[in-house]
Amino acid sequence: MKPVIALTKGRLEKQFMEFLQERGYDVRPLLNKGRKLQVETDDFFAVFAKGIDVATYVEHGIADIGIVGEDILLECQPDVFDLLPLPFGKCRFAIAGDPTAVNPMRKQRIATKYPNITTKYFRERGKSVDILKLEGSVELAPLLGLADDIVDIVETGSTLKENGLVVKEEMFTLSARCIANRNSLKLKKAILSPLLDSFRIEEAVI
Ligand SMILES: Nc1ncnc2c1ncn2[C@@H]1O[C@H](COP(=O)(O)OP(=O)(O)OP(=O)(O)O)[C@@H](O)[C@H]1O
Ligand SMILES: O=P(O)(O)OC[C@H]1O[C@H](OP(=O)(O)OP(=O)(O)O)[C@H](O)[C@@H]1O
Repeated sequence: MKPVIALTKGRLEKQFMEFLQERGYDVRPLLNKGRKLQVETDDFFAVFAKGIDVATYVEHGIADIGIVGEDILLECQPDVFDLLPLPFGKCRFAIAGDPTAVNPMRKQRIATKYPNITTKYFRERGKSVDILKLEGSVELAPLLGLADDIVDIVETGSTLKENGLVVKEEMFTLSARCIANRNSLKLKKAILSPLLDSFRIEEAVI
């Protein structure tokens, strides 16, 4: 029996392939998958899904382990075992906005794809803000006057720069994480251990 790994499509996909290759896995079936969403390799079955769905497949035990951004775990709090950080998908959360904007006389409006992370962050600092949930292109919100500032992921800073926005406050850093189904960890230890051992990184990864 082979373990089932749920992989986040998109950004993390390529970086995870490189990570596997560095560890000696034959990733050709994954690289040649075309539009297929399920692929078998010599070592595991892989399924490809959006980050939040990766967490759902792992939570329900359809996948034994998952590769997902820490942002998904923090925002959605799935009932999974958060096993270990991975040395890719590194970025940070920040509050950003228009450097020339003056402080509003009303409550600050924050646009974000991450309302739970944002609520928690401001609540812990005793600050009351209005949060507007967007699904993407969050940088537009302060440019068009929908919000004063945004809470979003920043990696290179290019998106902010090209839209005339700046980081106003660094929040915290994040990376991709390896998650596991709680039962799989107990019941399928023998088949999961070799894979998980090979994912462990001796040196500090973040
Ligand atoms: N600019 C970035 N740099 C590095 N990692 C990022 C960046 N943006 C997102 N990530 C990480 O990669 C994961 C997948 O991001 P990706 O943009 O591929 O999917 P998404 O955020 O679900 O967007 P989409 O809806 O376009 O699929 C995120 O959950 C996050 O952990
Ligand atoms: O600092 P950078 O390297 O520019 O990366 C940051 C951008 O990447 C992500 O957006 P994504 O490309 O996932 O698009 P989205 O706005 O549709 O979420 C994030 O939401 C920022 O917009």
